[in-house]
Amino acid sequence: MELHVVSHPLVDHKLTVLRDKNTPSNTFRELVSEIVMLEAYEATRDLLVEDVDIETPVAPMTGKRIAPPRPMIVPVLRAGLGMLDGMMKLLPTAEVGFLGMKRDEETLDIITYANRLPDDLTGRHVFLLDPMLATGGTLVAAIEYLAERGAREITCIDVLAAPEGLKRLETAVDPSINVRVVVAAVDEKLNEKAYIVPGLGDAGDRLYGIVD
Ligand SMILES: O=P(O)(O)OC[C@H]1O[C@H](OP(=O)(O)OP(=O)(O)O)[C@H](O)[C@@H]1O
Ligand SMILES: O=c1cc[nH]c(=O)[nH]1
Ligand SMILES: [Mg+2]
Repeated sequence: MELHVVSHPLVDHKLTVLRDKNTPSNTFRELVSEIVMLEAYEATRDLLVEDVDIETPVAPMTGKRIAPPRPMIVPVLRAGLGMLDGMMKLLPTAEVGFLGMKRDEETLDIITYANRLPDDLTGRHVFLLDPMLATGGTLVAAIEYLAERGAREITCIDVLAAPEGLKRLETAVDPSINVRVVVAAVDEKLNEKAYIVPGLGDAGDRLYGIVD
């Protein structure tokens, strides 16, 4: 597993406002979208390109374009949905699949309640979106789900990660799967309720309100 922590003054500034408990939901949503765009610049660095012949108004030339097959963006509902708009702005030709997963806050078991993905992901570069990598349970389950469908190139874009979750990812994921993790920051630890410290609280609740 390859870890990339995006270190940039814009990301650091936006992240501080995002973490602040007094930041309202509308600002929180905008910041998540802006942060994912900055992260996406790094996260898409390995995308394969191919040559394409075009003509500018001045002369013919050979340019580059993203090579087929189309990349796949997969937000993990709910909180990952907050990252979808920003990611699609940078990768407008990608396809989008959905995975609904929820962490049982008592047992920390992962409940998969929805999926809308192609059966065959062979050869596709998948960008998995979820702002929080806490214990890593959700991300490991999501990666296994994608790998069962043939995905071998998986880039996870998270806003925050805990060291415990990164360690779990490192040991739990099949090494034949090429997993990259791009985060805006790695925080200190998890608390007794498996929340990231200092973190930003429950990302889904801050984006969309408290449902349960
Ligand atoms: O690394 P883990 O310990 O598995 O925790 C991280 C997961 O928890 C949050 O989702 P949550 O279960 O709260 O669902 P939600 O997005 O619907 O709020 C978050 O968006 C991750 O998916
Ligand atoms: O800190 C955390 C941990 C899991 N899920 C969240 O939304 N926040
Ligand atoms: Mg939540």
